[in-house]
Amino acid sequence: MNKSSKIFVAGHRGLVGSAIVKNLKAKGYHNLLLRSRSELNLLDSLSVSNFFEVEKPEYVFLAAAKVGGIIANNIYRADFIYENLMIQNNIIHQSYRNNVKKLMFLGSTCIYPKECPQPMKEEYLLTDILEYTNEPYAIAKIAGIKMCESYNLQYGTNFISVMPTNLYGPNDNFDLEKSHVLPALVRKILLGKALEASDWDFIKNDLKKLPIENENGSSSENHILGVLEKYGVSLKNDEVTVEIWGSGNPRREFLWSEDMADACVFLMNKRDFKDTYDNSDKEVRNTHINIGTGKDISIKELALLIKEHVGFNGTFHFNEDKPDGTMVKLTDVSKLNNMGWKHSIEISEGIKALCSHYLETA
Ligand SMILES: NC(=O)C1=CN([C@@H]2O[C@H](COP(=O)(O)OP(=O)(O)OC[C@H]3O[C@@H](n4cnc5c(N)ncnc54)[C@H](OP(=O)(O)O)[C@@H]3O)[C@@H](O)[C@H]2O)C=CC1
Ligand SMILES: C[C@H]1O[C@H](OP(=O)(O)OP(=O)(O)OC[C@H]2O[C@@H](n3cnc4c(=O)[nH]c(N)nc43)[C@H](O)[C@@H]2O)[C@@H](O)[C@@H](O)C1=O
Repeated sequence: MNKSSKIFVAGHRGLVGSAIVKNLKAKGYHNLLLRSRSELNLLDSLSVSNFFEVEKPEYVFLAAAKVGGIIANNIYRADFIYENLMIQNNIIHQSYRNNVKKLMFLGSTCIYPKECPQPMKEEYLLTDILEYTNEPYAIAKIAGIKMCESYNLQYGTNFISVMPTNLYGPNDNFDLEKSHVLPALVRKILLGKALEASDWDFIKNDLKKLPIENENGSSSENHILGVLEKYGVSLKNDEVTVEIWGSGNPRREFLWSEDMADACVFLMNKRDFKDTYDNSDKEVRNTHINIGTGKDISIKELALLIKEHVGFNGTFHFNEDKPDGTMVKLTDVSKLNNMGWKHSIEISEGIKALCSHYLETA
């Protein structure tokens, strides 16, 4: 990319898209093409086709997707497979038709088998069955990788795929039912701390963002306690308890979204499809690359780190009626590290930054 290249960032208001825009602008890329969902619905093939024909982007970051945590993936299974396939099919196909110079497709490490050898290398793709809770989403992401590979092989395009680990950062989704674990735990533990301190102003302000069933318009403390309990923050015998889904034993690897964006821009400039396989390969597979830190932590350890940072004194209830999902998914990031990129924000620093971000934007 050069500084005046026309770059389409699809999903620019999201966690990763907004970080990619920030990274590109900071590096002097000034010809960015951005469209909100109301301006361009990426599910609508005709609108996407018209957009590409008129705008002719040169580079595309495909960071738009239907995204959510373990329960959202498990419940809205049809939406996750349909919307992700549609968005990526529309953008990848139009990028081919309109001679986009390079496209980056963002997948996810949930493409790897449920019981994958650890750490997960790129070549472990499609070697065993997937985790059930996010199988429809993972299948869409695998289709995205294969679509990029297939267009490259048949039509000579230059579409690359990156597989990020679990991400978090500014513009994260803090919805307590649909979000990923890190923003959910930050919010629940901050609410738990506020409840300990009887900080009703903080709690009432925070709850304005929840879809509360408030039939009688009541804002009494009892009503609020009922709402908090529904979302996993409860007060009993003067002790506050925060609910953690599952056993607390699953391990996850977390990457700060601005590091993720930096890796994307780095790879967009450094990696072409032709670099991803050997010319002697009869079968071209596993051309994607992992993005992560190569370090993981259990959900229980994560909750304890947040608890310590926030100064919450209550207890955790591990609700094993909620799914654990994959028990361990640590990425092998040696390919990326060997290319010269490494993450900069460790989890303890990232937790502090995410808490500050939440409090500033709450
Ligand atoms: N968050 C994570 O932990 C991980 C994310 N990823 C992948 O990274 C990518 C970015 O995810 P993330 O930033 O977290 O997701 P977000 O949900 O934060 O952002 C997704 C963006 O896509 C947009 N979008 C979704 N559907 C449409 C549509 N029909 N038309 C137009 N825009 C649409 C959203 O618009 P709007 O703002 O209007 O909703 C939003 O801006 C995705 O491919 C995701 O699968 C991979 C691994 C982990
Ligand atoms: C990025 C990745 O994200 C999803 O997979 P996931 O890693 O399982 O997602 P998660 O962040 O929601 O959960 C991680 C772990 O944490 C536990 N957990 C505890 N307490 C809360 C909690 O309060 N909320 C959530 N969401 N999880 C909780 C939860 O039970 C699980 O054991 C994919 O569907 C797919 O979208 C994908 O690719």
